[in-house]
Amino acid sequence: MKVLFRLGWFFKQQKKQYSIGIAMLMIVSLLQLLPPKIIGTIVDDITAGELTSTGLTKWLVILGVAGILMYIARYYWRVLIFGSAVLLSRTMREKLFNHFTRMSPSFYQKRRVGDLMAHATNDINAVQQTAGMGVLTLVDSIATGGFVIAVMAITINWKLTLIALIPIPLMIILTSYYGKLLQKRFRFAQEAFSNLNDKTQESISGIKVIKTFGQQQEDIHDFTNLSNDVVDKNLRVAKIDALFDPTITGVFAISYSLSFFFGTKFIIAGDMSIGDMIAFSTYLGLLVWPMLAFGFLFNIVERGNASYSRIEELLSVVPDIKDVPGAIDAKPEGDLHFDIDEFKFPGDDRAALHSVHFTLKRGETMGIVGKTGSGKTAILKLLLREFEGYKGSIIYGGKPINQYKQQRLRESIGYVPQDHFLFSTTLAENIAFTNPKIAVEKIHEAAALAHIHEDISGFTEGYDTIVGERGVSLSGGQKQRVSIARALIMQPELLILDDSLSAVDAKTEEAILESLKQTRTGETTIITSHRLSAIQHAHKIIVMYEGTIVEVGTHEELIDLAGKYKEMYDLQQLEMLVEQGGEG
Ligand SMILES: Nc1ncnc2c1ncn2[C@@H]1O[C@H](COP(=O)(O)OP(=O)(O)OP(=O)(O)O)[C@@H](O)[C@H]1O
Repeated sequence: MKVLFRLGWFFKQQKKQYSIGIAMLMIVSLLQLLPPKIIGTIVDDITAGELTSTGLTKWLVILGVAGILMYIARYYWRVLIFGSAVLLSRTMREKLFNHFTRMSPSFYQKRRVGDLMAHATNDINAVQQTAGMGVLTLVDSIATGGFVIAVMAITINWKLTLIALIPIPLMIILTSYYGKLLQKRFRFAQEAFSNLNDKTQESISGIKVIKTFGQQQEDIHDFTNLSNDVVDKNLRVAKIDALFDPTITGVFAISYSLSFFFGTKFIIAGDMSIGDMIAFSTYLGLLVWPMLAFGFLFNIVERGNASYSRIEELLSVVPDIKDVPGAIDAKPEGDLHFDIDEFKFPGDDRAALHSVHFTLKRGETMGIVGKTGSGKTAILKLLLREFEGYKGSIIYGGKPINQYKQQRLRESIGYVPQDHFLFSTTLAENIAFTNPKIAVEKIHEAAALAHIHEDISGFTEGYDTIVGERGVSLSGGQKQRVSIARALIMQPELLILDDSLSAVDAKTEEAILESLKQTRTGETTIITSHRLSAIQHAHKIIVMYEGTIVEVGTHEELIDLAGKYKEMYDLQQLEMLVEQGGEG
């Protein structure tokens, strides 16, 4: 029941709705008591030969009015209580989603997306159930159950009431036990279904790889196994589900038998009338739901409590990257001083960066090269403030980057990541992502700069073409260029291209770089690349090797140095020659 107190803040917020809803529930509980009593009285009047037509009409009118009132009250309690519970799930979902958006990459590195999704769906559902069904079962089991038992005991026969109730605890114990088993098995069934979902999604996304490697049969086999698992686990759920009905019917059959047996004795002894006996058995029927609700109640609140704890635990994670109090509310501009003595990724013992020191003057272009895993992206992640906890400092525009509001810092950086991501919406919306209200001409301008305008104009739907799962699939190079356009539209103070030209051909790469050179005079650019042609014209090139800078200079200086850069250059020249068939 703890969860009902923990949700106190919400019940307070919805005080009016819950108070009226519960009052309506009570009204239904009380009105339900009328029909059995009236039927019993009518039977007794008939037996005694005292039933008049006025008497009968009076009872029928009362029954009719009670029926209408119950109809109205039932409608309103549902709207008020279940409606409020839906509001709770909306509030919790929004809280969780806002929280997710504030979390830094290290948070997502530690958790599986599927798990986070489960919190946002299953756990929130369980809490919603507590605020809806939980409240209903609580009120119904206590109020309706209590009223019915009281009326049976007080107005009919307390001894018979006690006798009829003897088997009921058995039903509560059994249904509550089944409920627990059901929940456990249901969780396994859901997990199996979720595995099947993951498998289907992965197989569809990876269908090309599966076919290329001729693994269809194996894939079908895996799928069939998972599908069978779903069936097995659901069958186990169904087997428990099937126990509820016979148990309830069985227990109440014992209850009815006992009450008929002893009721008849009481009637013969003159302690009860036949009308009383009929009213009594109808009341007994009314007890089925409250007793069942009592069993359900514990399962619902237990599940709600566990889910609420899981959600609270997630919400209590403090974002590891926060704005400092009084953070600078302006976009950083100016020179960049990168002085990192050491940086380790969270949970990693090895230093991803050590002794990385460079200065990038405003308006300059810097290239970062180095073999894979040498720390190029790590430098960019620190610049973007995706990770902290390094030894050293990063000064941008005269202030450490952590002194700026994160929002302002991000607004001044246009980042094109290695693993570009496009949303399943139109190309225009993808490009105008940071400013959806921007003029169409600006979108076209950015696309032209990224040399994707012509490709887009060639699509039947042009800029309205939907990308991704619901639309056309773009080539790797096209996706990269759309991502570049998305960054360029911000006219960022600092543009970062993280190996963002790897999928375009050499000619397009040169054209894009030339446009950038012409339009971004006075603005800073950082380009990381495996292909040296992408950074050859940079004002400064740093060469990374195992997390540190091993060479710095312009292209010409580095060639003269005859070190790692020259080695890479010669190798790439050779590769080009081979590609061109040895001509040249
Ligand atoms: N989020 C992370 N958590 C832990 N280790 C990481 C993380 N990201 C990168 N690393 C590790 O840090 C090192 C530097 O990686 P980084 O991504 O900077 O290399 P890179 O030079 O950009 O490589 P590539 O050219 O392949 O993109 C690698 O050893 C990598 O395994």
